[in-house]
Amino acid sequence: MSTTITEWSVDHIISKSASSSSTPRCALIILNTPLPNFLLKRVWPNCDWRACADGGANRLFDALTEEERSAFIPDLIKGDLDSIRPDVQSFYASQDVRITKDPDLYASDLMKCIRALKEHEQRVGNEYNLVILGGLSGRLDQTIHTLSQLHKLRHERPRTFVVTEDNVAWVLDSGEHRIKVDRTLLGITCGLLPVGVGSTVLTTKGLKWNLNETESSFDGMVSSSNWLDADEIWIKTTEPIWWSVELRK
Ligand SMILES: Nc1ncnc2c1ncn2[C@@H]1O[C@H](COP(=O)(O)OP(=O)(O)OP(=O)(O)O)[C@@H](O)[C@H]1O
Ligand SMILES: Cc1ncc(C[n+]2csc(CCO)c2C)c(N)n1
Repeated sequence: MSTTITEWSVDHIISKSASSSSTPRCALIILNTPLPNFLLKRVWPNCDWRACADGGANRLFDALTEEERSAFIPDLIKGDLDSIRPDVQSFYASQDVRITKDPDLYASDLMKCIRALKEHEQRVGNEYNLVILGGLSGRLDQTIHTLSQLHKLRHERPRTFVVTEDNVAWVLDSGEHRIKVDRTLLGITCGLLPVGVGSTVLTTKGLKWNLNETESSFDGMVSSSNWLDADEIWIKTTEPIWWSVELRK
């Protein structure tokens, strides 16, 4: 019986050059966490649909100069709208951006934007890779919420990535994975993080500190500050884990 290996690359998300017609297209959700100009400019052109989760609109606005701003207009701003600044809201309203207030007190602004993406995909009959900009730093409750969202999306929307100033990270579901590494885009440091599971058994190739049927858990070993040691990394995990790689600036 042949095993299924899930293939991964992040070139289509953060590449510096124009993407070809064969690369998967992305949808973008900008969260209310630090957003450097360089990162926005790397990710934005790779996306066909872009949303700001409430105060994420402030981050988009502030990341750009006045001259740049009108070239980076999102498709949607959605959330409870308690964080977007009035000047930012009126600028994007003047650019005809759809601004949707959703006061649901049982869903985060991130969840509201993910729902909106699903509705958009149903309308256009397309499925995108999802790139979430931010959400891994700042408030611990929000950060853990981001980790939980991707963990729960692993079957329905497995190609969901979180990109921050320092990392690109995503969930590897139980099974085998091959990750193509472009060292011009990524730094050397990586982590295999047993978040949201009791424990997992890991085997790896291509890392400085490889694992061989090694148990990993919060209560035991966590492979942080590991190093990429090849252009292709192979990981086998018995449970879903978070995989993170340092982003080269
Ligand atoms: N400090 C933070 N750390 C990590 N993620 C954050 C942080 N602040 C906001 N986010 C993310 O950005 C989204 C939009 O945040 P915003 O500040 O506009 O709203 P919020 O009222 O704090 O969040 P929510 O309404 O979702 O609880 C949040 O849903 C969350 O995913
Ligand atoms: C058990 C439980 N804990 C927290 C909240 C609060 N909450 C979760 S998402 C959200 C919206 C924030 O914009 C709010 C207020 C809840 N409803 N249920």
